[in-house]
Amino acid sequence: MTAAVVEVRDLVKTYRETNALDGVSFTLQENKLYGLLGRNGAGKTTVMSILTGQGFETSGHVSVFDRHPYENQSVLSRMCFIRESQKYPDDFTPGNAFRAASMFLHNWDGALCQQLIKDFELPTNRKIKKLSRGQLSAVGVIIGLASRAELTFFDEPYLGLDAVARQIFYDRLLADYSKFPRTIVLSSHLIDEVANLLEHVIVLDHGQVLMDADTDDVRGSAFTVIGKRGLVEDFIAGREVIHRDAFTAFASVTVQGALSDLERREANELGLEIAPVSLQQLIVRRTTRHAEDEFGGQIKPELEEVR
Ligand SMILES: Nc1ncnc2c1ncn2[C@@H]1O[C@H](COP(=O)(O)OP(=O)(O)OP(=O)(O)O)[C@@H](O)[C@H]1O
Repeated sequence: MTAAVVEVRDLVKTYRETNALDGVSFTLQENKLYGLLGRNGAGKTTVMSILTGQGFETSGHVSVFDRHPYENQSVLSRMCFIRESQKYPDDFTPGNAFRAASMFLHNWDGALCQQLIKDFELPTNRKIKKLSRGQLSAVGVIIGLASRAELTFFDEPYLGLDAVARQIFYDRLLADYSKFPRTIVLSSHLIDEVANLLEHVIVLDHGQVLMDADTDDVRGSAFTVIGKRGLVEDFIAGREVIHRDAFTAFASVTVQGALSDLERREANELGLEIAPVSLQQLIVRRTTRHAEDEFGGQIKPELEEVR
């Protein structure tokens, strides 16, 4: 049986005029790889800041390793928070940053750190403030991976990393996680890119939890029917529609639920195409629909990326 590493109940964070978190509840289990997803301003960084003791909730319950993390060294030493806006002392080199991290993080793996320095071709003696944006991100990614912390948060760690470097990050993350299971939370806008890594997704929207489910369940929870408009509409009658693209003669409609073998055969006989829905499409569609519901249908369904 897995144990809960993080418990969040009815978490509220209010900044003067903004409700950044508005009653958020979820649990993170040990040894699981989570995606914390959502549009800009959804509240992802705010949650991670509170869980890593860098911020304080307005109300609600937060526990990490059964304790409140704020100024709690016994909790903080078991976790690592990698964020894009990480500040380092002015004269620090990556080498200095890695040495400092190795002193603070007691599961630190020096050999893995050296391997990752090579993988990312990182100049370790150059001042951090002189590094390119991608190299700066690599410093964070290396610390996050080599920390082997029991609980690691990566808040959009890839900014500036090119496609090759991002792939190196995903590959090393998965390989090391398989050998040394731990709880990892990855916040990302590049949902399709990270979808295959994630075992469970939590989607925030306007400070609320919109989705909290295992990735496989999410993927199997909807499908798209494409074909002649009348046939599509008849076929999906009675199902909950998540998204609809209708043209004069054709329609592409994404609906909630799964299809039986019989229904699949029926669709085939009618000449309808049944397409799976990617995690990104599903999240974009749910997020857009949530916004429509909240704002009384004032928002057009736009298929923009979640960011
Ligand atoms: N220090 C602050 N003062 C006032 N408002 C804040 C502060 N920090 C965050 N907010 C607001 O709280 C909300 C949630 O912000 P947060 O940074 O948690 O979102 P996010 O999901 O991480 O967004 P992004 O994907 O753009 O990084 C936003 O509306 C943001 O403007």
